[in-house]
Amino acid sequence: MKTFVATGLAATLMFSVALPAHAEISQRTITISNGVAEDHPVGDGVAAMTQCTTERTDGAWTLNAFWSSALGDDLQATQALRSGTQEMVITSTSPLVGIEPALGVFDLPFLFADAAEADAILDGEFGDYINDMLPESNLVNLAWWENGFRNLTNSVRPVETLADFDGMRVRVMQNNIFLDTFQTLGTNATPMAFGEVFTALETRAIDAQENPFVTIDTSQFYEVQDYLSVTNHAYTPFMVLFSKPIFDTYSEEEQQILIDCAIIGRDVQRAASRELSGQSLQRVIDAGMQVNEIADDAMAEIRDAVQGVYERHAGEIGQEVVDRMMAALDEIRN
Ligand SMILES: O=C(O)[C@H](O)[C@@H](O)[C@H](O)CO
Repeated sequence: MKTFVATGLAATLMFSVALPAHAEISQRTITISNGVAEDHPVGDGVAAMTQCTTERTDGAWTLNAFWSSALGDDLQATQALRSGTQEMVITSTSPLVGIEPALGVFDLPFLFADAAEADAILDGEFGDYINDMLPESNLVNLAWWENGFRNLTNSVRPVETLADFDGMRVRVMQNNIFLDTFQTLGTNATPMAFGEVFTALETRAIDAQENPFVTIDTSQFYEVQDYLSVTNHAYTPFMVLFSKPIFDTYSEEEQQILIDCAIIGRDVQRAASRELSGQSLQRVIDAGMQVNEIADDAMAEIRDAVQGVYERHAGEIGQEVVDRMMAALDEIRN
């Protein structure tokens, strides 16, 4: 896939300039499923990808995006891709560990120090290493987009110390590493699909959830949550997944357009995510949420408390996967 990308890009540039295009481009309608709302930065990415595919195919392709889990949650949509009944989904990695356990490496708490590390890992050899595992599950990852650093919101109390997590009923993604992390922090953690979170918070079936600022804002969680504690406890990537059974029916030129345009969408989406993040934090404060940072010593205690999660889950993720991630991070940090 990587070699294909490099040579393809050069070919594409030459191609679009020199040769009569589109001998191998068919009229197509591509359905894209999203769990987040359209005004999430994923919306900017999809708009950029749509513009790119329209240009590269002279309007032969239509991208139909659905938002707020209208076509089912991340896992349901991904299963539809695997069976070849839907083209695309932009999904978190976490709910898909049942399909590819190696994806669990991204759920390890406090793994990335900042967005630059995440980009370097995802757009580098490690990102390709994971991408190369997915065709076996009938999936193709076109590019890595950003969900982001996750923070806890709740309707009980500000979380300033490890003890403040105690007994809180927290929703986590359908993922046993997140479940373990939040149980280890002393909460009563419940796995739940994203589309059910707002109502569960509103009806007080749960007290808390955790997501990046832009999602807390664009999913209006500030309407049903009082406190936001800046934990930055994990970074979740989004994958731009395409159905392999459908991908394999596309011409090489069409496959290249999908990848090129997903990468163009990636850069727009990440930039929008980082720009909106600060604005979203201010917006939820203006909407009445009480935001607290956590002091360094208290944060050190929280980090120490969940270190055991690495050891407990290395086996199911794959020891080699964890070792390669740590080696790649070492390389970046030294
Ligand atoms: O909390 C979650 O479930 C994720 O962070 C969401 O972004 C989800 O993928 C949206 O489909």
